[in-house]
Amino acid sequence: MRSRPRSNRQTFMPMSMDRIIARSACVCHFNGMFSQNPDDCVRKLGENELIERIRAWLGPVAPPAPYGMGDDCAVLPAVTTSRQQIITTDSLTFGQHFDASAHAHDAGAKLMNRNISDIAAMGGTPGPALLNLLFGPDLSLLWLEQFIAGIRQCCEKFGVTVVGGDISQLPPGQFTASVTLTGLTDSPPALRSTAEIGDTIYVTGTLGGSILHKHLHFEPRIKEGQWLAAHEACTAMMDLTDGLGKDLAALLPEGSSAAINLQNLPLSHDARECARKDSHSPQMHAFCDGEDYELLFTVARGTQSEIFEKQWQTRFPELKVSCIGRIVNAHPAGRYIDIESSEALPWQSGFEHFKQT
Ligand SMILES: Nc1ncnc2c1ncn2[C@@H]1O[C@H](COP(=O)(O)OP(=O)(O)OP(=O)(O)O)[C@@H](O)[C@H]1O
Ligand SMILES: Cc1ncc(C[n+]2csc(CCOP(=O)(O)O)c2C)c(N)n1
Ligand SMILES: [Mg+2]
Repeated sequence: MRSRPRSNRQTFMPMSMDRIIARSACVCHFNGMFSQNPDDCVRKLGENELIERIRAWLGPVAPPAPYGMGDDCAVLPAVTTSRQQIITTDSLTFGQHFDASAHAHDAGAKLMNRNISDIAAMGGTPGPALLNLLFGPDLSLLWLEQFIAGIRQCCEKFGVTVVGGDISQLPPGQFTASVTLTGLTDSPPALRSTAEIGDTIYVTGTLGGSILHKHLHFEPRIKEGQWLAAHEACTAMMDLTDGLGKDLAALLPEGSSAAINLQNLPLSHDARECARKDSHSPQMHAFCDGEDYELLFTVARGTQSEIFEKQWQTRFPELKVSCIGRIVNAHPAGRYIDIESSEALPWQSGFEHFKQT
């Protein structure tokens, strides 16, 4: 039988990456991100030569000016059809989104995939992007080349072009990068604000334990997002970056709560693995860890769930979809309640920047 939530509620706060790094310092192998070797430091090259290197490493995904790198602005094609333009930005910081145990290629892929995942969440097709890089003079050139190779691979896979960006200097030992990614949608973009009371709540894939692997190796759900945005039953959508505990609140209309069916939470293998290592449950990891980069969406009240799920299975046989609950009238017990016991879930938040733990 399923264990009921503990009555002495505790708010789970995911670990910050610096605490994770501090804990795992002894197992992190230095991967040469910052270098003492003057021949392998970005300071060896001036800004212009560095930009030329980046352009060369990006290869075919970096078109020339005026439609790409090299002028004050990049020129974008005019949008003359009924398609809508969308635009997003997300960053990646050393010590916050990856640590010294990550391979440079994976870090570059993560930066691009985080942005592509946002385009997926609106049902869009990704297009031209801007890349901003800020790093210390001791950043290894070899590391940067591999980071850019990770970006290039994602761009090739999803049809993204890097049409410009910026480079700026930080103190030694620091690295942050951000991408601004544009996209186009064929159907009206799927929004966060359009769910209604009575809608059911779905999630793709499995959740939890991302820190073990998935935060560096996830698949943006582009095809799935496009299919859902075009599906008449899909009422709202977003991607899951900070965990259900934080992100689900963004889908809930005023005056509503989410009744969650804990038995249907799709637990990842790594959620179970994390639970084996600490005192928390796999459900807690699935609800609060974040960085799942799955789609969270709602389906209109009155939709026959068997028919919707069958359509999904036919279209996406390799990716599971799970109905994890329903939007209900605001419940006195809290925003997230257990659908069976009507008690508040013990976890009411996910990953939150700037909040002290
Ligand atoms: N500095 C900012 N200036 C303007 N708008 C911002 C800023 N930071 C966030 N926003 C906007 O606030 C909304 C929520 O941002 P948030 O970063 O939480 O979403 P997200 O990018 O989907 O999630 P995550 O960053 O966790 O992947 C978005 O519409 C975003 O554009
Ligand atoms: C157990 C556990 N603790 C921490 C993390 C890390 N993490 C989770 S959400 C997030 C923010 C993502 O986007 P943004 O910075 O854009 O809000 C980060 C860096 C994890 N994956 N697992
Ligand atoms: Mg963001």
